[in-house]
Amino acid sequence: MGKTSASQGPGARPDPVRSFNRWKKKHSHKQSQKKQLRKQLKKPEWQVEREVISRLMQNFEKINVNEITRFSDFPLSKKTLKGLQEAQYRLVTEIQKQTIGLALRGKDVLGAAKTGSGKTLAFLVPVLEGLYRLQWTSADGLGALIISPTRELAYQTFEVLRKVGKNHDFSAGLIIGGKDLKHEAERINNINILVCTPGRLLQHMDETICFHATNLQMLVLDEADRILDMGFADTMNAIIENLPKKRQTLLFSATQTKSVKDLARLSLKNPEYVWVHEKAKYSTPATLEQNYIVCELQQKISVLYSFLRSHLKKKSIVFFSSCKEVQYLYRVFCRLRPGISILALHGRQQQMRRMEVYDEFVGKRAAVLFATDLAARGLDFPAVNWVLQFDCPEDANTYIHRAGRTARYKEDGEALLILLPSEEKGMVQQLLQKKVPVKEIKINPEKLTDIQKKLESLLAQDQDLKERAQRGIEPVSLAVEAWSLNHWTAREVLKCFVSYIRSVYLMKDKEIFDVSKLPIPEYALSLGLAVAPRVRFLQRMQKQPNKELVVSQDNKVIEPRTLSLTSDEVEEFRAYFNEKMSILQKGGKIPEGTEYRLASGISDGEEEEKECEQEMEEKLGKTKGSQPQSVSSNKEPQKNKEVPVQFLDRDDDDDEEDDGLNADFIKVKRRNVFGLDLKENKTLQAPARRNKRDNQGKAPVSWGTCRCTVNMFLHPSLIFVLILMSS
Ligand SMILES: Nc1ncnc2c1ncn2[C@@H]1O[C@H](COP(=O)(O)OP(=O)(O)OP(=O)(O)O)[C@@H](O)[C@H]1O
Repeated sequence: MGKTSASQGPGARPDPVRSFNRWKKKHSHKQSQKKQLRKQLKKPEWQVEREVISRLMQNFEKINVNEITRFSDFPLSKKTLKGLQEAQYRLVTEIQKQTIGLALRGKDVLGAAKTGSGKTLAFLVPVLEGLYRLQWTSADGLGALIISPTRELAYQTFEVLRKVGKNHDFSAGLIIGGKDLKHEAERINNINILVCTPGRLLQHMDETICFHATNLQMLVLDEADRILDMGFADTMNAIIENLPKKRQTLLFSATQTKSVKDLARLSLKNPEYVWVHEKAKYSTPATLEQNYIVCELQQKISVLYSFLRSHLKKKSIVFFSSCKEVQYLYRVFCRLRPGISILALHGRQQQMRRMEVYDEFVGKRAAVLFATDLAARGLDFPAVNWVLQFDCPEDANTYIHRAGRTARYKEDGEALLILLPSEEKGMVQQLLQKKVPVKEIKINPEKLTDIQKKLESLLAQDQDLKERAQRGIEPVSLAVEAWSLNHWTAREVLKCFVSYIRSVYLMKDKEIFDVSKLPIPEYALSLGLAVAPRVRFLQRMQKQPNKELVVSQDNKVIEPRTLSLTSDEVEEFRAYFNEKMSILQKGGKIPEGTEYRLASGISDGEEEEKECEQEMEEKLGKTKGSQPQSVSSNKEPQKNKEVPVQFLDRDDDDDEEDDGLNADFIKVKRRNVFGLDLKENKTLQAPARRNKRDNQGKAPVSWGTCRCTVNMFLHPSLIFVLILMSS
């Protein structure tokens, strides 16, 4: 029978015929593999890639969300997977798991998830894959547009894109304002993925002739609620109108507000709604411990000082309601030396300074960042232990965003909210309604250091230094410093004082924020002022209690224009200061007893009030963003620039504002793409922007039709070019 010797026993010899057949089969398989490989190698790169892409695309429909735990479970390109792995991203978060698959299939997506849950990658991965799938090249122009509300957030998104997309051949750019427009305009045309803020983007759409978005494939609106909150509804209308209708849109937000729903309804087509934490018990991360304390306004600075003293090894962010508070308290705390590095981030800094501060804070192990709400949304500062809300946020959503700067991506974090007795009931109620679990804790009086005396003595030291200089005990250079310092202190403390009161006054929710309940004289003393300055707008308000506040399109309170302010005292002080400065600079002596009495002479300066007004509009954002022409008219000439401050870093005094405010250039089209209520801007209609360039006689180049040709000639050396427009 045909039994081989091999099957007959262990010692039997193998059947040579069978072995040969097996070898032959293996050999021919190898040969065919080699042949296929040789064939593959002969194919141009783009064709091989196209085959890979079509294999990946076949798997899109098979994506089963329940089986996804890692990025590699998605049918993603090797380039993206490599980028993710190199950046240490392996496991997916819930929002990534639920949205990436939908976005890969080309759906419009509205994604909402808690802060710190990884929304950035949830849109960056589909953006990279979307363009990869189309074999996009630099010659194809702008393929994806990512719009962020603030420069900081755009910068951060750009950095993540750089990391994750570094193996792709696309060019990416960051356009965020605060930079030379011409410099950006020269490069903008070569960008495939553009990360930008709305104001600057619209400016380029208006002014940069070679810039067009006719070939755009994907639009991403990150922090959509914030974009609208900042008054960019008009700007967004104009931008969207200039984008092709046939595109994929992804919209992400940490909070679900009515305006986000409006935006989604009108800018997305048959979107898939992904709200991963909709059914969650709490709307903040489970790893976030949240408490609040109630204390009097005049105690707050001491509470802050004591907090910092007891968290010297931690990384904390302290949120204030205005730039002026940040500026003054930052400088004061630097001089108080609590024993930890202090940094300040606010909208009045120059853009480069803001980026430096951001990088510096990211790089520090222990530090405290004094910030306005500029830093509240979307910014990802790694390893922040504490978020302290020094001033009550305007609403629960702002609270959630601020607190969300800690406890990010599975890390622990703590949030502490300081409330005034008058704010407690309303705010706590709002937070609980929004499913934010806050508990009250009490201040340990033994651990509370009263800083008021220290603050007073600090200011008195300045006064002393000034007087010594006047008597000629100190050299003139020191005298100049003393005058500068004294002048600075006078101005800054006043601005801080007025701007805080104004911030409370402008808050929409009058059940929480009642300016008439503020202990104003005590607050003034706590800031180091000897007496409380008069606050004229309050006095006027008291005289006209029934005067109605104007409510903007987004239901925010705007102070009526009639409340413009004057101050003889500030003018008097300025004249006095300038006169003394010129005497000192000429080497002369100042007669004794002529010094300006800071505390007694100060009132609510017009200049300070106007600057504060400007600042508050930054906070309200929308008034400026949506009323571009009023921005330029509101801008006060910076009188303080005349003051020869010699040793203070004037960087922080720059009136550089956030993109949302720097909007005097914005020319807005009226068509209301989002259908949002824009009634109040009717008078501000700008001449219609040129529509899609071709109306201007400049024919848009349609790369779409010649993509194949482009790919045919695509040389491998045409590799990844990243243009950091800001550097
Ligand atoms: N899959 C992942 N694996 C590891 N870390 C991740 C992953 N996804 C995101 N992260 C990290 O989690 C942090 C938060 O991510 P991201 O900034 O995208 O959150 P977010 O949801 O946009 O937050 P916010 O609403 O506050 O803007 C970042 O530090 C990011 O690097």
